[in-house]
Amino acid sequence: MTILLSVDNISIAYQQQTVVKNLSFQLEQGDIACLLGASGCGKTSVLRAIAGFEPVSAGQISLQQQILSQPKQLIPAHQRRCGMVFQDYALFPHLTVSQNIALGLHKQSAAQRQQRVDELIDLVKLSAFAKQYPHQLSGGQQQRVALARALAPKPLLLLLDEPFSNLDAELRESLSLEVRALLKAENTTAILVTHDQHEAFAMADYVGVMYNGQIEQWASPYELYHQPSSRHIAQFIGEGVLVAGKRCSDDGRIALELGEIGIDVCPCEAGEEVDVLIRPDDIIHDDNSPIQAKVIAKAFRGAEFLYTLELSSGTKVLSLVPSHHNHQLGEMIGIKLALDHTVAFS
Ligand SMILES: Nc1ncnc2c1ncn2[C@@H]1O[C@H](COP(=O)(O)OP(=O)(O)OP(=O)(O)O)[C@@H](O)[C@H]1O
Repeated sequence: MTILLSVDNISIAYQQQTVVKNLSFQLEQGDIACLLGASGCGKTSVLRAIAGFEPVSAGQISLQQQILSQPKQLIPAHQRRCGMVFQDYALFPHLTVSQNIALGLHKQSAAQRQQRVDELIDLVKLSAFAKQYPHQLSGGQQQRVALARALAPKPLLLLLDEPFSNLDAELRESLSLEVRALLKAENTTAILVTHDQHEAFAMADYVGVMYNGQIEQWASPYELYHQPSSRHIAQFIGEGVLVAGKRCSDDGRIALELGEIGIDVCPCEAGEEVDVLIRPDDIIHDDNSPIQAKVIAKAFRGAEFLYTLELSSGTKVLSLVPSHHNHQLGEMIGIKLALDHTVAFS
């Protein structure tokens, strides 16, 4: 596969203050990537630089081997063949759904335009709303129109800036899955910017976790969750706690209060201390286990309870337990480790 988008060592600065530093990543045709990070880490600045709204102070951005941005050179946004979907949908209130979608198709004949509009309206499942105005649609429907409008001219790259942040959590997750399916159906390459991990995990093939203007880890959602490359990512992605352990003699095992575990690559020598990442799905409830823990908090999640458990040393861990096991606060329950991957930090 050939690289479609190449972002090479870019820096972005506002009034001499560098907010993105030496950031790089590449996308192949059809990849969906997400820049994920806390507010202010620089993700929107990267997206705006790719769209052509912000210059770069170092490095370069190329699309299909054409340089779009480098210091003192900026191909204007409208010449980049990048579609953009914004947080606030940005639909024209006086135009119908069809007219909004047709906006970017002015260079085509009326018949071609109509065919593409019909195709997209169908794809986003809004055929029944073609003649409605944006104010007559729900937030989720409006965002689907915005997406259809951005996809209509077949952009080389689609940029989505927190597209679901005005929607409620449930709709956000279902719409992110829906949008992923739509992008895959059109084989569109896309970059999503969000601070919501559920959204990132539901939509993206690759996630770049940004911190302080840099990408700390670029990986699939599965790898990020199971093989975070730093303590910061381990704590930022998903739930879990770092539990203190000690490397046993030289057999590569680590002793924890919860029992001994194996590890492939250990960041420390025999006898040294390490912190091991324990996710809520790594601890299972087992009445016959000699390891007992006290329930100190519980959160009902429908199918499961997320229990906060205190071990005899006072260390707190989390455990996801099917919700028909309804334990009371203060109750002692048996638990055991069921670790698939061991992630440890020295
Ligand atoms: N136009 C601007 N002028 C000056 N500083 C800016 C400008 N735009 C962004 N910044 C600063 O750059 C840094 C990164 O901002 P950016 O919007 O890229 O972050 P973000 O990760 O997208 O945050 P959020 O999720 O809050 O939108 C922030 O410190 C911000 O204050």
